[in-house]
Amino acid sequence: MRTDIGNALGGEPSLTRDALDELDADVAAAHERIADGMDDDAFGYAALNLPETADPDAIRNAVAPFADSGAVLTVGIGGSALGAATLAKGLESDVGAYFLDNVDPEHTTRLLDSLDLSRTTVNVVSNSGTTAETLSNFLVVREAMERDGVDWTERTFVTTGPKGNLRNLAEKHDLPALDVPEGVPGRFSVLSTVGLAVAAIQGHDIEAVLAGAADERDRLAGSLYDSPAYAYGATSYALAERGAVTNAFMPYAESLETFAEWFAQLWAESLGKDGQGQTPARALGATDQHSQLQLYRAGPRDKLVTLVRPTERADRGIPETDLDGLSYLGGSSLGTLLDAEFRATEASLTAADCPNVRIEIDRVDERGLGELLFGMEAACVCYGELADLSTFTQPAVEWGKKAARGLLGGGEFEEAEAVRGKERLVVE
Ligand SMILES: O=P(O)(O)OC[C@H]1O[C@H](O)[C@H](O)[C@@H](O)[C@@H]1O
Repeated sequence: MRTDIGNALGGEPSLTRDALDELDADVAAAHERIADGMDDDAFGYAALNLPETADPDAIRNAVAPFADSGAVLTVGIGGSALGAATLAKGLESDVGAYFLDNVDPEHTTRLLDSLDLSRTTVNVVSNSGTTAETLSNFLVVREAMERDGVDWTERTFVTTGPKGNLRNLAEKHDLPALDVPEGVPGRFSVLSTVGLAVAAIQGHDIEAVLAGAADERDRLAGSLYDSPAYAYGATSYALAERGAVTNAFMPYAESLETFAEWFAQLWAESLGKDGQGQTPARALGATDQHSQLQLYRAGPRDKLVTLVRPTERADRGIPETDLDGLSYLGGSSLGTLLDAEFRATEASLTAADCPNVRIEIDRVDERGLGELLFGMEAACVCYGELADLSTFTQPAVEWGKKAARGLLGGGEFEEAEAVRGKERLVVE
């Protein structure tokens, strides 16, 4: 992964090279704390050790009984779905990957009706083993399999923590079970069993994902100028401190569209605390050049735009045409056009003094994704250290979970009372 922060300097909000140089001493201290956390396998920091501690053989063995799958359906939410979805969307496979990460009944019904459940492997993922959305969806999937005459115990495996309803279910029905590694929060779990099992079923080279991540880990260093991940984390932090409270994350590759969703969870849930944080906005180049770019260039000066691209991709030529005015396209290629769009957006933002960062990988393949996933995780942890945040917790999300459980009659929660007390001012 390469991070070019040149265009983040000198815009508005204003960040100078001198200010970054000054921040570098804090990056060195942050790196020391991160390295100590990794050495101790401390909660959260343990995720940065996954390039070594993940066991690809164990993952492959666990999913070996499902080698005949036509599709794999992951039932999970948040960090228990987005990592696997990012890899699935990023890489091509004949085995379709589907995700139930919402409890929208219409969507669930449509998806289940469209799948041949007799050839679908169900991957139920929940670290806590108690998440209402995931367990509800699983009960629905199980019923649909029974209805279609499929023995769900033959087609289901679970990925979960040591305790909880899901662990009990796996034991009761003797289902293959993978462990969520200790100390790894969901949004940092893509390089573990949580993210890699689906990739293994889809036939992807999960060792290469881990090797890419390990490369990025080896480049963590005591200066932001020596580490692409810290360069991004520190620059984002410094800009946020100066008013760039939005981070528009804009990959130029369809295959990275879900990556932007994964990034949004990572950035929002990790850094949105104590009145701090940077709101992630999801965009896709070149499509959103024709919509959101208007705001990014000409709207409030409160943004960093993160432009991401692979430098190599399979290309496709644009046929020659004798149509007047289009001859400049003929003989070119879609990839050349997309790269021109990328550079045009970068220039357009820079000309309007809008801070932007360029992040590149060689290709969207296993290795490239491993680099990018680890790089963004380390960037996020670095930002959290610089801002003195508790990066690995999510009390605001937990609040909402308790309120919902209380409303459903799942226990006494004071949060549910707050829901009942909602003020109304309805206009009809
Ligand atoms: O894996 P689970 O325990 O089911 O949790 C799924 C998700 O639940 C919560 O919303 C957490 O804030 C997320 O970080 C987590 O990924």
